[in-house]
Amino acid sequence: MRSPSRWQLTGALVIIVAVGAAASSTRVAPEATTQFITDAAGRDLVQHGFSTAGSAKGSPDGLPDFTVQDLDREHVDMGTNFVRFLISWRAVEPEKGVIDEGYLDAVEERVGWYADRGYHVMLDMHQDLWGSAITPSGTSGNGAPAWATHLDELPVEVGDMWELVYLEPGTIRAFDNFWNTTGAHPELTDHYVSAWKAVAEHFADNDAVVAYDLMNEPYGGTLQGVAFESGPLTTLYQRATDAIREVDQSTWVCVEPQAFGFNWGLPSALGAIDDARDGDPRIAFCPHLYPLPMDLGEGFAGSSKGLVEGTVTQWTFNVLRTAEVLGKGEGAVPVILGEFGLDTTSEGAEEYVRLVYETADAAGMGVAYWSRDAGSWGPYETDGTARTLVDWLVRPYPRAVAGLQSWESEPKKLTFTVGDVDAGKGSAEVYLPPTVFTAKPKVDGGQVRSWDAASGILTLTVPTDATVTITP
Ligand SMILES: CN(C)c1ccc(C(=O)NC[C@H]2N[C@H](CO)[C@@H](O)[C@@H]2O)cc1
Repeated sequence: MRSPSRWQLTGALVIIVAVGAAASSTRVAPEATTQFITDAAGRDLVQHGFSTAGSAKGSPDGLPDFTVQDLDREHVDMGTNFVRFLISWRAVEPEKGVIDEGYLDAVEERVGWYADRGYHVMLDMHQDLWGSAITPSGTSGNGAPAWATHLDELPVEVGDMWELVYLEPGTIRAFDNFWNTTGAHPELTDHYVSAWKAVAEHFADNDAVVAYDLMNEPYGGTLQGVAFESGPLTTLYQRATDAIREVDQSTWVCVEPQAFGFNWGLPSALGAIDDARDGDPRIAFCPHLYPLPMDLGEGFAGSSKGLVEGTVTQWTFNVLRTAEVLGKGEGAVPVILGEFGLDTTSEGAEEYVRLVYETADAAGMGVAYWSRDAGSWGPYETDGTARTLVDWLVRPYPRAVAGLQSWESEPKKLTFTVGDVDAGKGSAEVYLPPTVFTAKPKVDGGQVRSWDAASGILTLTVPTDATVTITP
């Protein structure tokens, strides 16, 4: 299949952005969400962390190439508090109907590393291009097990753009069989739902695991857009949520839109998910952001910069609109930007990273950067040398705050507002970069409880309906 030229795809983007701008001119979405995933103490969480890690996609044991020493380094260098931890269906259920509890134990060991350091974890059932069995070499897809892979003898050609393998006949058929668009494999989604129930049963009582990301970048095969998202995708999310709630009443269920289009700024047709738990629903939204010009190798500069900025604006509108749909009239649900990232050597990379974090802050979103892997996208070189991204990600942020409403982060100032703080007993925890906050910070609007100069973590008590301002 001949690859569309960069300019054909970028031209498509111009149309997308123009249409989107027209559509978003009649704003029917909030400027931000004020709903958050909470910790065991009832505090509102703002996630700053990484997807960890892409290396899990191909590893024989399904675990990332990541050590507790790597985590200590990340914690000291960047003050992160969250991880989108990659797990896979092929590791959870390596044989049809057989759950590998040993794998889940190994995941639990790593979750313990994060828990011991005050982190919270979202388990990401990760797929890209279905699964490794779409080609004989096993080097293209990841996520789905071989026993669930049915290409029906259709071909899969792998070219120089990995994304285009999604358009191969065999790949499309694998997805069509999973979603049972073919009518030939109704059992596959049954197994996927049961796999999630097994994961939830394993982690139901683990306070460090705050969310389940039900499927990474879902793809509908021959079903795209409204037909896919409002149909089989919403149905699968509902079935998985119902199964999870049979064994786990507290962990949030985080859902993603289809990647194709939404990542670039197009709207989603995802339907609302009912949550049978006793108490307020715990459904969250975890979209990804990858503007098309940057996917095509353009930097955040020149003619590409304006297109990317327009994409980010439109994407934010669509995120909050979908979060409101998921909120079913009770306001936008909690939002985590589950993935964004780029080649940090590209032109304008630092400015783009800053734009994304400022956009997420203003919209009330947590952020997981893609990804924790070493290399030109990541925070460290393969030899462990810190890359410029480490400095770009270090910024003041509210980690866990009772009654959080909004916040604004500047290099030498953190401001946040709170409403009713009772649910979190007035407790707040923030991160202040130790290289900037070299002495006990100045706090207006709250009372300091503790300050750890080494980690940059400040805890304080905040009153109801307060604005808190923190400076060096
Ligand atoms: C055609 N389709 C369905 C498609 C195209 C492109 C992406 C993508 O770039 N995704 C962005 C990043 N996310 C994954 C991990 O979740 C990374 O491998 C991608 O760079 C996804 C789907």
